[in-house]
Amino acid sequence: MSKGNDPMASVELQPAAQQLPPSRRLADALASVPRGALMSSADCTLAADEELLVPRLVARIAELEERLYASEAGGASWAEAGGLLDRFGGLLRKAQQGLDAGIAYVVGDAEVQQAQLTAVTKEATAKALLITIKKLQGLKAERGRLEQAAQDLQAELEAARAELVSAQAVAAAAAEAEAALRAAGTAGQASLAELHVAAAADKAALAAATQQVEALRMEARQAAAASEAAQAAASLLGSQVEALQGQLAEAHSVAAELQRQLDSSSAECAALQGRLAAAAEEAQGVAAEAEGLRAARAALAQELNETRLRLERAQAVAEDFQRRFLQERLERRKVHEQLQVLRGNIRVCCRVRPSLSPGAGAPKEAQACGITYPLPGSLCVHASEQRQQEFEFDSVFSGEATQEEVFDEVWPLIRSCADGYNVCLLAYGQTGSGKTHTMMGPERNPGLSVRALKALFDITAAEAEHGARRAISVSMLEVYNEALRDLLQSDAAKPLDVSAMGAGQLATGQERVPGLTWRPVACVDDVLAVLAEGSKNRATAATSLNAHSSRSHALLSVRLTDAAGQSSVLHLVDLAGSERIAKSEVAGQQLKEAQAINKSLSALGDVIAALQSKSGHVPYRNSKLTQVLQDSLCGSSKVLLVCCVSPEVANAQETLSSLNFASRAAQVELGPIRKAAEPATRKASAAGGGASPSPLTPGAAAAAARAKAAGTPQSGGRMQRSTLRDANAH
Ligand SMILES: Nc1ncnc2c1ncn2[C@@H]1O[C@H](COP(=O)(O)OP(=O)(O)OP(=O)(O)O)[C@@H](O)[C@H]1O
Repeated sequence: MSKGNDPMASVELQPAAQQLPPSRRLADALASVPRGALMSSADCTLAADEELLVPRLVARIAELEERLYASEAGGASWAEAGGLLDRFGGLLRKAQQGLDAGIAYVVGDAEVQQAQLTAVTKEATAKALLITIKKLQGLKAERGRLEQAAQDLQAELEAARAELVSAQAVAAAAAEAEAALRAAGTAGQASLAELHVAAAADKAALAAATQQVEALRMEARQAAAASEAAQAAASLLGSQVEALQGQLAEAHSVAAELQRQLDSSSAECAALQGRLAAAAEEAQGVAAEAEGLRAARAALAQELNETRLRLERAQAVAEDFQRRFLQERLERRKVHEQLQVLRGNIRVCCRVRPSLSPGAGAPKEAQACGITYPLPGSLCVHASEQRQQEFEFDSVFSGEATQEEVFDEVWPLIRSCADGYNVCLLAYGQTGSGKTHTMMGPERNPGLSVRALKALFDITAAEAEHGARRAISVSMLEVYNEALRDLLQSDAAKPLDVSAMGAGQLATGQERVPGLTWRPVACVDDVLAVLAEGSKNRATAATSLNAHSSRSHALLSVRLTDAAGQSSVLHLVDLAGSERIAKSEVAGQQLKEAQAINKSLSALGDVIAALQSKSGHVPYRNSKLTQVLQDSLCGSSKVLLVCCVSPEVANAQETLSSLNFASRAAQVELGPIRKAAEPATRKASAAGGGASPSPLTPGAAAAAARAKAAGTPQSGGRMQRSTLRDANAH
């Protein structure tokens, strides 16, 4: 340990103290050591140890001193004592060293404990601090409350003080008042006596005065009553005056208003007088003008009368021309029809479908193309402003024509079939032009097929009454992709063959289509059932082949067979849509269908062209359709082509194309028609020729049958027209 740090370094024996006993000297030396020197390097525990060690040393030294004194007492000298003291000094040094070591140990230990103590102290201090802070906060709050309470108390105090001051003021005032009262009381008592005396005098005067007052009161009451009466009269007068004043003011305002009106009327009157003068002038001018106009009107009326007369004459001439023209035309048509019959022309009629989308907002292309009907039996297609084409056919039906009207045109041919001729009705036209509607029609408004069969039943029923019995049977056939299918077979997909033999070359009983089902029918219901069966099989086959009805030709054939086995056939043919020939921009199945339709309709066109040019070879074999129909497309058959067209602008080209096809067909001469049972060499007679097996004439029989069927008298215009046509057809 260095001397500077050693607390015991200052413990040095002073020379003066050399005389004192060592224990005393040590005790003094220790006592001279400043207490902070020990405490600076040790805590209270160290001080306690130090205090234990030092007394032990002091006690040891005292023991040694006692032993020294004992040796002195034993005669030992101070020299020995010096020796002893030296030894004691040695011991003391040793003790000093031990003390140093002990102090060093204690100091080290004390430092450790000091550190622990410091940590504990810090923690305790922190805790104490927290507690103190909390307490402080509590105290602060408490102080706040106390301060508030003190303030409240102060305020109360102030209020109390103020009250006190005012109470004091009141008390002072009260005291003053009391004093004044007391003074007044004293003075009052004095004057009271005087007053008593005066009062007595006054009482007497009062009694006299009272009497006078009473008299005065009476007078006053009388005066008041008079005054009240005067006041009432005055107020009445006042109100009367006020009312009169009001009336006067009102009269003043009315007078002012009247004056104003008078002023404005005067101004108006002046203006009217001005206008009247101007109007009078104008009227004079107008009268002059009217005079001029009257004269002009008279001149015009005269001119008009003359013009009217000229017009009437012109109209009469025009009507005469028109009548003669129609007469000429009818004559021409009659001659034409007779010529057709003689030549055996294919008869052609045209039916225009009503516009299906005539809505005002519909695109221009979807609207009607403006087909007009210049004359009976003709139609003009206005394809564009520049392009118009007129066609003439045996008959033309507009979109408004009914199924019945169309059937009227066909009826003579049905009659002919009943009379033993083969008849073929062909519906031609683009898809959607109304072929199926015309041939089959909806159930509630049937087309030619059902009506034709009904008519045949009517005719045969009428004939049966005269003993001529005939059986009717029907077949249904479809030509799809150049294959024939029997639609009255449940296995409709199975193709049929068609005989390649020429017309009239088939042996008796030999069928054109071998194996084709002919279903006997006895009434209209049977027919409807057969048609339903055929349509169902057609739909089934179409579905299985992924085809659509408009992509195939449908043939409904009706055969009438008499008791002798002679038969005539009515073919009702709904051809596939003709526009597919041009619109063949398709692929796969649709291309195949288009090619098949193209082929069969081209073949039909070729057959018609060959017949028209009277070529030696008619190419029936080029398609199944023409092969099946070859017995009808020759001299032994009556053919009617119903050309169906659409009225929309978008279909104008197809419409023109169909009408051109129909025009070519109309020129075909099939040759003089003969009955189905007649040999080809036997020529039919001209119009009206050909013996009928019917006891009635054809026209009369038909008319009778139709009249019976319709339940109408036979004199209807339509009936007569049909009869006439029928007569012409023969
Ligand atoms: N005269 C008509 N009056 C009323 N509707 C008609 C008439 N003609 C045709 N239609 C209607 O026009 C549509 C097309 O007619 P339709 O099916 O008969 O044509 P289509 O020429 O037979 O066609 P596809 O070649 O596809 O068989 C149908 O909805 C039909 O009802």
